[in-house]
Amino acid sequence: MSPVLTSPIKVGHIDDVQELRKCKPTVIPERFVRDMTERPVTACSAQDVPVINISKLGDGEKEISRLADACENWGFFQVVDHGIDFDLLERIEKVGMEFFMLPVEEKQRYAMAPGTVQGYGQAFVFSEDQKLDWCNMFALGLEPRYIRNPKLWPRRPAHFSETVETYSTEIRKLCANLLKYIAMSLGLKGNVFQEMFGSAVQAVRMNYYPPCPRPDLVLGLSPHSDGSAITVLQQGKGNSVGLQIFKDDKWVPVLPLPNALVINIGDTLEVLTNGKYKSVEHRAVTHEDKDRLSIVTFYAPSYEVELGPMAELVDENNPCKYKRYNHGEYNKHYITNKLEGKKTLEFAKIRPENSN
Ligand SMILES: O=C(O)CCC(=O)C(=O)O
Ligand SMILES: [Fe+2]
Repeated sequence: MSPVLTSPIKVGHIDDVQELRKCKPTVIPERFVRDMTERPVTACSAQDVPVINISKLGDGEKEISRLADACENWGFFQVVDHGIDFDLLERIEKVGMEFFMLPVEEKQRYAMAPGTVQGYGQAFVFSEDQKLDWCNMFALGLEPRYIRNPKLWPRRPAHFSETVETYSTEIRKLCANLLKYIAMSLGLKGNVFQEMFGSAVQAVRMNYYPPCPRPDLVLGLSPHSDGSAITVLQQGKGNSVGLQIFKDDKWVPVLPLPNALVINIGDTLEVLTNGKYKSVEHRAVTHEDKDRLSIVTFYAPSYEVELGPMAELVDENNPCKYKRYNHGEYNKHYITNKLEGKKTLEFAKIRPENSN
C-alpha cells in the first residue's frame, strides 16, 4: 500500500497535524521534512537555565542581580514561587488539552483566517513551498479589549473562556511585577516600563504538538524570537521536553520544572535595553510517542507607544543600536518579516556608517 502523503483534513489550506497523525503515515509529507541544516539533531545536553525565585526579588540585591544575569546572558529563565495557584495552571492546561482533543470539525469553526494570527491553525504560513511546523495552534488576543474577536472564543470545552480569563488576569499581574524587577535590575525606577507601555497588549497562544513518527525530520515550531517585551511560557505537566534555546551556537533544551513558568525576553525589551538584555532564538521539537502542550502569553506595550533604546542605556561605550519606532508599526513589521522568513528585529537595527 502506498504511504499516506497528505491529511484528508485541512484547516484553511494547511494539513492538520493531529488528523495527519491519525492516518499513521509511514512517510512524513514533504512539507514537514526540514532541510538537513534545520533538522533537530544538534541539541546538546540540558544546561541549567537560571531559576529565579519571585518571592525573593523583593528581599534585596542578590536575587535581582541573578535576574540581571539571566536576562543578559540567557534571555530565558524559569520562575518559581510566582504566586499563581498551581490549581489554575492545571486548569488552563486541562481546558487547553480538551480543546485540541475536540473533533476537527468543531475546531475548524474557529479557524485562523489567512494573514491573521488569531484562532485555530498555524500562524505565519505564507507560501506553498514553506516548510510547516508539526504543531496545531490556538491563539487569542486578550488586551486591550478591542483586539478581542469574540467569534473565536470557543464554546467548548466547558469553562474554556472563563479559565482563559482568570489565567490571563493572573499572568498579566506576573508580567507587570516581573517588569518592575527587570527595570530595577537595570538600575532604573521600578515603574518605568509600566509608565512607558500604557495599556499593555496581551495575547495567549496554545501550541499542541502531537507525537511524530519521525521527530528527527521535523520541527514542532520553527526557530524565532518573540516580538513581545516578555513572554510567559507554561510547559504542561508531565510534558515531554520540547523547548530549545539557541545559546553559544548550540540548541539547549529547557527542562520543564514542576509548576514553574518559563520567561523569555522578547525583541521589544532587547530594543529598549539597547541590546543589553537579549531576545534569544528558540524552537520546539517533537517526540515519537509523547504529545506536548505549551501555553504562551505575549506581553507588549500598547500599539500607540513610540519606543527605542532608553537614554540611560546609551553612552559612548554603548552607542545606540536601534531606531525609534512606533510599536504598532513594529507589530506589522514583525508579521511581514516572519511571513518573508526574515529575522524579526532586522528592520530596527542601526547599521554602522562604514558597513554595507
Ligand atoms: O512550545 C514551546 O515550548 C515554544 C513556544 C513558543 O516559542 C511560542 O509560542 O512563541
Ligand atoms: Fe516563542
